[in-house]
Amino acid sequence: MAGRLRGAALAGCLGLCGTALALLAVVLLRAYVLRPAPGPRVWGRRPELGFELSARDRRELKEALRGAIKIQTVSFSPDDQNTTALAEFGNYIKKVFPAVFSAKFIQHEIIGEYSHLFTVQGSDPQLTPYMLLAHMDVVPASQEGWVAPPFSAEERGGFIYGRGTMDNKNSAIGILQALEFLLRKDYRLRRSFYIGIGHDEEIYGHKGARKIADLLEARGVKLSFLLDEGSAILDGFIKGIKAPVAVIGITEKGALTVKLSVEKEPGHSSAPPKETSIGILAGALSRLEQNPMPNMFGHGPEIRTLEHLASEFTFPLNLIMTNLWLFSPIVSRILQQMPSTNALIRTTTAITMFNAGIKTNIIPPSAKATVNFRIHPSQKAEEVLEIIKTTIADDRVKIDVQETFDPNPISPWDNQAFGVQIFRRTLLDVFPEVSSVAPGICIANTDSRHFAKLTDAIYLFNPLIIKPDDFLRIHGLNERISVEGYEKQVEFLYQLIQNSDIKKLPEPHANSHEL
Ligand SMILES: CC/C=C\C/C=C\C/C=C\C/C=C\C/C=C\C/C=C\CCC(=O)O
Ligand SMILES: N[C@@H](Cc1ccccc1)C(=O)O
Ligand SMILES: [Zn+2]
Ligand SMILES: [Zn+2]
Repeated sequence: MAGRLRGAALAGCLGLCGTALALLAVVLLRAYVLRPAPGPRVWGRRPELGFELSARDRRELKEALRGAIKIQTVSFSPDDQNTTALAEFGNYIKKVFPAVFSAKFIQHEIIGEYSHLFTVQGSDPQLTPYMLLAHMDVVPASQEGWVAPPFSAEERGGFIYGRGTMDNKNSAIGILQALEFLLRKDYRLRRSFYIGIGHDEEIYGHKGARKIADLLEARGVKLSFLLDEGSAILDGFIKGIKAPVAVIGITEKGALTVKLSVEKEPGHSSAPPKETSIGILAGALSRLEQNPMPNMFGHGPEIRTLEHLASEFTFPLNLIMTNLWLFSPIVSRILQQMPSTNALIRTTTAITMFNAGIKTNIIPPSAKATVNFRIHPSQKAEEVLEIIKTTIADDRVKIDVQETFDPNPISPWDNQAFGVQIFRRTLLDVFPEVSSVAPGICIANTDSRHFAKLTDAIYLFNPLIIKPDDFLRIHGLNERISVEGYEKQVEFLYQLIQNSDIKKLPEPHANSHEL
């Protein structure tokens, strides 16, 4: 009996070991024999004009950004903006970029009172134009907690501090600066392009970007690609990757902002009801926080990001990333741990506003809160709203949708994707230390979604090296950009404009360089 048992145990063990060995063999085979094909190749041509800055250029470039940071273009709420500052910004760019404003082949239009549209006419009308997008408005900043006041643009230790240094005056001013430099060197543009600078991106962009998009659509414009803010060259976000990697957003999350409110009869606090409006609302909010939206890892482009970066990981993480079919449960658990990576794999829930109460001895007549959800690419707003209702499960809580839209479609990412190849080429020129270029998700929202009818090739990327610490500064305290980082951003844009002037992408076999 015992012998038979032992025999069965042995057989079972052998079976298990066999399965484990087989799995291991598959993992190794996939990792080392069936490695994912290397990324597409890029061509070898260099831009015509190099980016050499004189001491004077350097000073000018820095001061142009600093001056823009000092203009307090704050968007407080959908109907509250600092319009004086928005107008001042318009005058300011006219003053600092004289070549852009005087070139005969550049048309400048003011849209929605404060936004800017530049149409830069290239010499070859056969080439499909592209678009560079940015915004000039910023979110409010507290006066406390900054090492230098948020609109001082003070320079400290090689950094310029201020609201908008990363989000997004660096792009708005950087694009114009790159063009200004090119014009001064008499660079003759071949491919036409548009520059859009929105004035209300932080409050959904209905008056700025939306109107620019409508106008271009009415003119029958189609774009070969559009580049906006939204992702960056990431350094230290992912454990196990040493080198900085360029993650280019190929979609952005959807958004759903809801206002929750509870109304109750006011009265004397000496004889309170069992629950007040505040207690009821707090309970609902707590349920939302305690029950995060489902983990959708594997259902959106986040998996492609990891697969692209697989070879960047150190052993044994490289094995894990090339075999997500097996290891995705572990990886998704790891990604959940950090807020910025958690945001890649699920619809996020952020309670952002809470208002209630009148006086210490009055039962509060109403309590209100705002909850901001960012929707994972695999979900729809409607689906998220249903989950919210079942999680709150309390009819006394009124739910009003303030603003909502579904995630953007996924932009192309292949050898024929013109924009992607231009970004690769330009990254290779300007950031040789960047070892990989991968598609990813923009976890926040941008003005670019308004342009979906003009192109299916929308990319979200800031040519800026960002560390996790920098990410916290965006909408937070001590937002800053290094002077060197900003110079590199302008250099990237300067080369991007030149690289885009290529007629069409070279055939894959004719390439000389690989990234
Ligand atoms: C597997 C990939 C790993 C990690 C990626 C994780 C998180 C991404 C983190 C940071 C993204 C980097 C830069 C963000 C830059 C700007 C903010 C983007 C949009 C802002 C929209 C706005 O508020 O105006
Ligand atoms: N771009 C801003 C403002 C915004 C919020 C939500 C939707 C659209 C725009 C953000 O992502 O926070
Ligand atoms: Zn922004
Ligand atoms: Zn922002």
